[in-house]
Amino acid sequence: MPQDIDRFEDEADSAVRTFPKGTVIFREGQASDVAYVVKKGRVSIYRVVGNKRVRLGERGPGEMFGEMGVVTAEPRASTAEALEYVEALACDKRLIQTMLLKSPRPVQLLTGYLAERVQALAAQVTDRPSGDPFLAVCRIVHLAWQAAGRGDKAELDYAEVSRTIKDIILLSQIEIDAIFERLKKLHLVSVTEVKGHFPRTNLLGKTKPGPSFVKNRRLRLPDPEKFLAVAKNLSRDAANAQAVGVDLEFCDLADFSREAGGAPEVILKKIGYGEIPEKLFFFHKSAAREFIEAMGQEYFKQARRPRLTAADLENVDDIVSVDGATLEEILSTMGFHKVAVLAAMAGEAARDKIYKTLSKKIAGIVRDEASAMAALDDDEAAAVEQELLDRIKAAKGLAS
Ligand SMILES: Nc1ncnc2c1ncn2[C@@H]1O[C@@H]2COP(=O)(O)O[C@H]2[C@H]1O
Repeated sequence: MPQDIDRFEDEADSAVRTFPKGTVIFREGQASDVAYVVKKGRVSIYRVVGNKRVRLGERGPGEMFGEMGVVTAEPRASTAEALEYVEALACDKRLIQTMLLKSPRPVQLLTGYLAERVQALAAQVTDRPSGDPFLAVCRIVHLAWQAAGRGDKAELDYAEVSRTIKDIILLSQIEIDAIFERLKKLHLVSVTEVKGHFPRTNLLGKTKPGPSFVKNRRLRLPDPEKFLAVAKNLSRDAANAQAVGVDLEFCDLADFSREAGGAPEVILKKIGYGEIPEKLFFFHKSAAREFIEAMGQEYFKQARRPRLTAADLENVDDIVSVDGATLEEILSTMGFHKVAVLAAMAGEAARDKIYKTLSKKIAGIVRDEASAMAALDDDEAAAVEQELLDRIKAAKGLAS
């Protein structure tokens, strides 16, 4: 409908705005002062619910978005993001209202009615029954406190309460931490840190306690009788609702693994192997600084590969962690061809280890055979790799 754009463009208060790909044009909850007509590119309309993006729709050339907030004077019901480079005409609230006022009264009524209906529908896209994560967290903490007993020594385990909260209302650890931080500042909860120490090995091989880190936290409710009443008052306060709002689009390792359906250890390995793009991961800045300071920069210069257990062996590349004697014993009984297949499929470090484990002469034969292989037969390679792993697992010399 390009002629519709022209009509808006003719009006004095509309102006072309450009948004690079990925720009959030406006966020849910923000004040609505302009509507946009897309000239170029596509815009995604979505809500963030329980750390997931729920797509409501897309807008392309000739289509309008952000009109509902302008018509109903309510805050933005959803977020708009440029899916590609976008050029859009920003139409001032007054312009839309003037145009509406020029239209017949039934059309005005119908427009307002339809906008309210769509807003109400968008609001139903939620998995947070209370719509107020702050109060929901307080309710769970209060229940957990009551279940823990009322004695002077009653305490809650921070990690355990966080897990319970996440099971019930699908918040991320970052959001839960932000809520507890706020409760702490208001003296509604007290948090004590349980410290642990990283082991540090000196030049003589002796292990001593190294820098400390926070192993766990314990929670207490100083005034359990008043806790919920105060929390309810706070959540009623609109300013507080702003203050407890945190960016829902971040998730921690536990959330990521839950969403992806893989155990956190596997996700960590995949990050280590570069199988998950590193740009997906963020550090909490002040916590990261604290950790770096505690450990000292030397700690980060080298990664100590933990000794693998049998269960950790996944592919031929893991043989870099297998002791030389075990590997030598196994390779010597597998035959040149199979060892050549392993060398051909292995990464550089594992291939070097194979050649170093063999005698010079045999390494030469295997190397020739491996480089003569035009293409690896996938089935054969998988079978040989499995045989190697099974043999290593069965052999002694590997922690289990
Ligand atoms: N279900 C939907 N499909 C497409 N667009 C929508 C949908 N719900 C809301 N929008 C648009 O997204 C905008 C969000 O800000 P507004 O509420 O001002 O106006 C809204 C509409 O323009």
